[in-house]
Amino acid sequence: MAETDSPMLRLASASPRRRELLASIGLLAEVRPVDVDETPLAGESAGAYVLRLARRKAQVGAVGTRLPTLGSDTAVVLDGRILGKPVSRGHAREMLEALSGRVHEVMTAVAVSGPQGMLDTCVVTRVAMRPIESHEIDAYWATGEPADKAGGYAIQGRAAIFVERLEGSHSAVVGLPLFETARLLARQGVSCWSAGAPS
Ligand SMILES: Cc1cn([C@H]2C[C@H](O)[C@@H](COP(=O)(O)OP(=O)(O)OP(=O)(O)O)O2)c(=O)[nH]c1=O
Repeated sequence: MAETDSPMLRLASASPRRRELLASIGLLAEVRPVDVDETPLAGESAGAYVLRLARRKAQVGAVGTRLPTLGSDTAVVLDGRILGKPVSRGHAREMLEALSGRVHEVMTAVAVSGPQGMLDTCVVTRVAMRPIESHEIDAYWATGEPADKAGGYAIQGRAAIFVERLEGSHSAVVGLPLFETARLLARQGVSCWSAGAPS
């Protein structure tokens, strides 16, 4: 196998968006999803929650490899409340009705375990949505997009037409803040400019 085909990091995530975002900045990842308990702790803030999960995913995912390992977690937060992923059509409707015409926050934490230990960061993005019509919520559900997405929407898909303004990181809303991720990875010896594995 050519050196350029060697993974540069391990990605402890089942999210195809995260793998694609890393690939978009030249980072080839070995994908190893992990299963961690995503129940929030009593009284835990949304920021503390996503950071804890990102660290946990990186820690569990790093077992058995010398590659730096990245874990991440994204939460959609409205009035301090985490919305999670919709479990049904009705749940997705409730979420989009709540987000309609409002500003909410998307919190994405990234943690990278590697030679420098565990490094992490949390990026908060403010997203303003225009009012969403009831028939649009039905039509949107029918696209299949909301099902596996925090908050029941995908900004990289059809929900882009609901997003009036965004302050922060677009890539963080999709699943990985690329600016901050590249910085964390560089500190762990993974460069976006080197085609092969880190030395
Ligand atoms: C708000 C929003 C979320 N999402 C996605 C990003 C994440 O994949 C998902 C949030 O769930 P996460 O629990 O962060 O990630 P995941 O379950 O998909 O993958 P893993 O835990 O294995 O890393 O929602 C979008 O794709 N677009 C959006 O606009």
